Amino acid sequence: MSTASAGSTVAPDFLAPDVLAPDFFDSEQVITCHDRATGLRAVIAIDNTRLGPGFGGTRWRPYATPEAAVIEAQRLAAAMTLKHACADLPYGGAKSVILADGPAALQGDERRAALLAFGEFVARTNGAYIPGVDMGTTPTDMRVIEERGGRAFCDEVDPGPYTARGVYAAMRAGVRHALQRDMDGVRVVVQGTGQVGASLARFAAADGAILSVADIDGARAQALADELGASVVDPHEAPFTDTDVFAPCAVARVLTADNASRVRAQVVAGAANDTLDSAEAGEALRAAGITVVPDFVANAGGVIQVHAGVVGWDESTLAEALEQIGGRVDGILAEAQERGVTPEQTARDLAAQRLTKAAN
Ligand SMILES: NC(=O)c1ccc[n+]([C@@H]2O[C@H](COP(=O)([O-])OP(=O)(O)OC[C@H]3O[C@@H](n4cnc5c(N)ncnc54)[C@H](O)[C@@H]3O)[C@@H](O)[C@H]2O)c1
Repeated sequence: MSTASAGSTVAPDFLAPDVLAPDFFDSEQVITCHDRATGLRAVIAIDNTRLGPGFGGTRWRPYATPEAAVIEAQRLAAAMTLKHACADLPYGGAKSVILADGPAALQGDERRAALLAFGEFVARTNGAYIPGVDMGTTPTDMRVIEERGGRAFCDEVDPGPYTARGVYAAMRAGVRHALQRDMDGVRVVVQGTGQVGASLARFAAADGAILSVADIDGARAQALADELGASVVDPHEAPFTDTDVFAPCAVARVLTADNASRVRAQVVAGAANDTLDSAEAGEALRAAGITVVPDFVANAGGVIQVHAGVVGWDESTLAEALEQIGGRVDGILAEAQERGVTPEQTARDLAAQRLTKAAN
């Protein structure tokens, strides 16, 4: 998440609380936070701490209802558990959301006061929850949160570029698997031209891919298109464009059981968390012969970079770990094909094995 986009309008997404609500008790702990002095309302969801402290970004955006915010926090926290387990990282899964009152992000003293209040709630978890950046928050915000004594990650480096490198390794693996080719001449549609989407588009363009880009911020999409010689497509039609690869890099749950039949891409590989609204969506896409790279495997580059900082890896060790995402995707796609199940199911099974092993 770039600082520049912290103040941008956030689009409505596809959250439908009645359909998507997880069991409230799926998470280890869900904390609703209300600071009366600043009006801050936030949710911290700690999904699973079997592998380590719950780490996951803080998303700051408007929600249609408080319930939608709780559901989003729980779903994204569960995805973090899977992400860390698949990437073999010593963290649990967690996530937090701060409920914005309107589309314009708080700035200046008001923003700082809200973040300090949030930092107090983070500190109260006594290390069980470690925030990081996500849509609507920045490394500067993490440093403010830490002033209340809790720990935060991503307080110096924005993980976005590292996430993009990992997603690109995952995309190449998806294309190898489904199309048996490299990226030269492959048509790619990137939905969301923010921090990750723009870097991803640049990587693909540099390897000869033919790019189309989409963003609800039309000027941002156009600027990237001009830079890359790409075309611009409607942000809401992006998932259904006639293309080889669709890369969701914006909001969650853009692919659903209802709209899966409209997807024309042969490969789906992107950064957005929680891209599929349900297992049924994944099954429908598999039945249609579409290779969907699990988002929580593809977008682990950012958390890998965070871990590299914690344990002191040098740049080449980090670069190798980011490239390994591609190898992991190769293995997951091959196994899924052999078993006749979705790649997401295969990756979930891999995560479950690691979690079970950690418990023994
Ligand atoms: N930044 C990371 O390290 C990281 C790590 C893992 C996952 N992700 C996920 O990747 C996605 C992108 O992250 P980012 O850091 O690039 O965020 P960002 O805020 O920098 O960019 C998101 C972009 O998407 C656009 N957008 C919003 N709604 C849209 C819509 N409906 N259609 C098209 N465009 C839309 C925004 O205008 C913005 O340009 C998010 O879902 C995020 O959770 C990011």
